[in-house]
Amino acid sequence: MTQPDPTIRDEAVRLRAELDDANYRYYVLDEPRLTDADYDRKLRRLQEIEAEHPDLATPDSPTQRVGAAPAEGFPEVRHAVPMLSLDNAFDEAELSAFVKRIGDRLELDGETLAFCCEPKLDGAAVSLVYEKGRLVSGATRGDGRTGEGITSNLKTLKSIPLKLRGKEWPDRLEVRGEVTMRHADFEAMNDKAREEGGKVFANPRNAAAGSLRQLDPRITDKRPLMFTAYQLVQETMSLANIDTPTHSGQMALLREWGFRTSRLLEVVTGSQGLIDYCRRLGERRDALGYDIDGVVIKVDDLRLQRELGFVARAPRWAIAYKFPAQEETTRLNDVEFQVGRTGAITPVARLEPVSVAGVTVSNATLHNADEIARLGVMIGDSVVVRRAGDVIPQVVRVLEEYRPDGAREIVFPERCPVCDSQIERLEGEAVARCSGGLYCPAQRKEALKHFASRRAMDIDGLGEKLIDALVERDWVRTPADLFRLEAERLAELPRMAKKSSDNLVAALEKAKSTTLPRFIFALGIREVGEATAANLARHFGTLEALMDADVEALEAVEDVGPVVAAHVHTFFLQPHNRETIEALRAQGVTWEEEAVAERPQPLAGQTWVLTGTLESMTRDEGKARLQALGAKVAGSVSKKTACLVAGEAAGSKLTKAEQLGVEVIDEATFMVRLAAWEAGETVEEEDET
Ligand SMILES: NC(=O)c1ccc[n+]([C@@H]2O[C@H](COP(=O)([O-])OP(=O)(O)OC[C@H]3O[C@@H](n4cnc5c(N)ncnc54)[C@H](O)[C@@H]3O)[C@@H](O)[C@H]2O)c1
Ligand SMILES: [Zn+2]
Repeated sequence: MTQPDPTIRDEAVRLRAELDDANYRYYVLDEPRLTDADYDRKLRRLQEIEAEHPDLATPDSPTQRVGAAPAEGFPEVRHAVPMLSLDNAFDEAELSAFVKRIGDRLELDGETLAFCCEPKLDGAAVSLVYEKGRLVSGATRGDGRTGEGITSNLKTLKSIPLKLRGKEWPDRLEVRGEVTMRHADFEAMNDKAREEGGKVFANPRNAAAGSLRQLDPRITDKRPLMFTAYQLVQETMSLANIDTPTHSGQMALLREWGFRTSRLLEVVTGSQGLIDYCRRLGERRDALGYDIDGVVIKVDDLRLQRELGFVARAPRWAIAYKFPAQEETTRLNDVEFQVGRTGAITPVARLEPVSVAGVTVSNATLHNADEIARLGVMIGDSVVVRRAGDVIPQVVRVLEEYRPDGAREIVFPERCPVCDSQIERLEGEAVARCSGGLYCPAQRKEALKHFASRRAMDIDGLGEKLIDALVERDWVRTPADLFRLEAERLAELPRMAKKSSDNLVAALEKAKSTTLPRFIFALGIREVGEATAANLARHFGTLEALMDADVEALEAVEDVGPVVAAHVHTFFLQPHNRETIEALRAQGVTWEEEAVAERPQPLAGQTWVLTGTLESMTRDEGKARLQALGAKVAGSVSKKTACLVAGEAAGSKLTKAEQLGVEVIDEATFMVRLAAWEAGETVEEEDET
């Protein structure tokens, strides 16, 4: 033992203060500032110092304690058997050392011992107490001796049995396990919170711990939490009932009693068995769909576990093999703006490359402008990056205390970085979008797929794969290019025989004669669906009139509100969109102008309702065609309803119409009448008698 010099003493004091603060933020606030990797490094360093200078160790050092004291607002629950932490192994050599240590202590060959291996789920530890098969109490780990009573919250988890299955359970038993959140559920919950301005969590662990410690169980109930059991606490039960002398045997019992346990649990032998398991699980880590931060290894024989016992904060019979951390700190060098296939603009963080969970990360998503504001991030900042599973790496928080002098604000562009079209961001929407639609190379494939689709230009035989191939070869950039394709050239494409090329050219020729509603719909203007396109066509009569309409004129159209009006207006303001339309006309695309005034409106003054599923058209299309005939189309049946069109599986609207004596027609009748009206014929309505 060496005499500690003052700088070491200072370091120990500083580390203790930092770790205490980190524990409070992590366990009480569920809002850590340090990354786990930084925390683990600091704790290791403190352990080293205390091992080398035992006189520097204090009984209240973070190396001696578990978690943090329970927070106020919850009843305190004393654990009959303390809930401990686990010692860590950071590499394979430390695993072998663990096996040797255990063997030495038990005076046997560690390499012959059976170990139970299971994923170390990264969530929040809880304890559940059952009496006579019923859940009576649930608590957090707290500081290991006393936890927070959160029984009502835990009762909202579907994976926690309120009543045990089977019969062979003892009168009183305690089950411990981890509450976690799957990546997909976590992302969905955060996306929703971002949209609604709610609380966004940095990672699933914080989300799980934070959700469990809500004062209102109704909030917990809305959170997608999952409980996985990992321990049956022996000391609290009448052992006479249970004859399973291994940990793995107890896990099988827990499954029978209705608990979820890890399907990846395995019993292996000796250090090579452990190392192989850890390697295999490490390879599967990214594909699991939930966070694990390592492997928990336990001596399987419970008698040997008892013989080994505990040290201050952890059992001797178990160890946690740690995987590389999923969050690391690095520098934000710049932000670039990417355009998605539907025009959404995503700010992408360019990072100082950093290894996160075993992969080098140099880009991460910043989602949108709101997220940048929420994070308060600037270029030059130190940021925490998280990479978990196959979710795109994300910037989860900023270490503001390290902000350099030259830090720059992130400026959202006004024009698309790919095509220079105006970027639109509507009030109340988080996402900004390029308005370049048909013109923007980033959106080309999607725009062409929409253009060619059945309800738009209806180009037979021009499927998604073919469009991908045409764009990738750069044969087609704009919709007008489609009409320049030649059969000979098309036949060069893989899986395109001469016959299908000829057919496609014929289909393109046929598609050139279209209708104004279809053409407007095909342009892919944001939020302009079939019905809106039909309304616009009917209202303005010609494309020119529509293109020249201002926002006010657009808002006068049936079913067009300020949002759609703004989208339409911005679309036609873009010179390249006008050029695209010109080019299509030059290729011979034509339609009949909608005769605005002259067209007969036999249904003027009538209100119609559509219900159930229609076979021959979408409900939107039915609505648009009725509106074109002058009808108003309503969402519910009333005495004023002139006629109800009842498709397949019509429900309450049909009943209501029958009660009110409203005329009801089926799809076949509807089709016949539509065709007649559209042809300008009069329709004989059924006699009321
Ligand atoms: N970022 C921070 O500021 C900060 C602060 C404190 C702690 N931490 C993190 O927490 C870790 C320490 O946490 P800890 O004291 O909970 O110990 P631990 O994470 O090292 O291990 C004990 C815990 O493992 C969990 N566990 C998961 N699967 C298990 C299984 N199959 N069997 C048994 N236990 C299982 C249990 O919840 C148990 O309480 C640190 O290594 C650090 O990564 C981070
Ligand atoms: Zn663009």
